[in-house]
Amino acid sequence: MENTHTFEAIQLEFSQPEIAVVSLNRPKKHNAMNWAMFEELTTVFDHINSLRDVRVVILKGNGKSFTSGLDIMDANEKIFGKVDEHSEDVGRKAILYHKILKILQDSMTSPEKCRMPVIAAIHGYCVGGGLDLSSACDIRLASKCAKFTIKEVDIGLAADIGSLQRFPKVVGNDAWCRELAYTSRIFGAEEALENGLISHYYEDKEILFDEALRLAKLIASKSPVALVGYKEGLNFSRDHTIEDGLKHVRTVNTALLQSEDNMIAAMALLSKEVPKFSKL
Ligand SMILES: CC/C=C\C=C\CC(=O)SCCNC(=O)CCNC(=O)[C@H](O)C(C)(C)COP(=O)(O)OP(=O)(O)OC[C@H]1O[C@@H](n2cnc3c(N)ncnc32)[C@H](O)[C@@H]1OP(=O)(O)O
Repeated sequence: MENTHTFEAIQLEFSQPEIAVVSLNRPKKHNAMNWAMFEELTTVFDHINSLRDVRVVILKGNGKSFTSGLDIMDANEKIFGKVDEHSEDVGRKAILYHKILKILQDSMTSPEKCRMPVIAAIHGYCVGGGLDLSSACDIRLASKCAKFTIKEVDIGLAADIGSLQRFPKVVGNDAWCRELAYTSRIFGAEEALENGLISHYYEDKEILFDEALRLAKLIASKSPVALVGYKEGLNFSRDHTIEDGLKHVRTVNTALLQSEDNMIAAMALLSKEVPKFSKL
């Protein structure tokens, strides 16, 4: 792929200017999330948000897995160890934990904050933080071999970087979520599909990545103004009443309905031609 940028734990490529591909890139560790990965996810998504060409993002893992979640060794040193050394005082330690958790939460929120749709392509393990991260994406696709688990209970903590907030809303099956959270039971692609976590699964990782790209190309052919409007509206409506959602879209669309994209899309539809939209 053209234009590859390799950071410490993340790779950013462009399959075409409209499609950014973000890869978690610590394959020897199943892409365990170290401090660098958390920071780079925020930076990379901020960067993507500033690019006028990009209309869709694919988020995937290099190697055998999407991600095995929090890098336990790295966290012992850079999170838990750092807080321990910070002060003897509980209050001061708590304030530092608060700051660190905000950084980690912001990192997991970055696909949701991205103005363009983000497709998570999940293969192999998707553990703990992997569910936080993928739940913040717009669409989740998986390979048949994908193995998911809300793992935090096994490292003695209650999930705190998004699983409890987004995952239940994504799947809308409270009892299933609670069972998974309390037990850390591993579940596969079929169960993920049955419960609405993913929209499709594919035979293997290669087909998964091909299909994610095919879907990304289809989305990238649409009006970027409409895509931004959709994502904004869907995210807002998820967290508000229907009445508030309708009010919000009325306000947003007083502006977006004046976009040239409306006419370009409508004319192309009528003339059966491919619409050409300008960058944002
Ligand atoms: C403040 C809190 C903030 C955030 C909280 C986030 C919550 C979480 O994400 S909780 C989940 C934490 N993750 C785990 O518990 C997963 C631990 N790993 C495993 O269970 C296994 O590695 C596996 C993912 C099931 C894969 O098993 P296998 O196929 O047998 O590979 P391994 O030989 O175990 O792994 C290869 C290599 O990678 C290292 N590794 C994998 N995952 C992690 C990880 N999460 N943290 C640290 N290291 C990891 C593993 O130790 C191996 O290392 P070697 O040096 O090659 O031995």
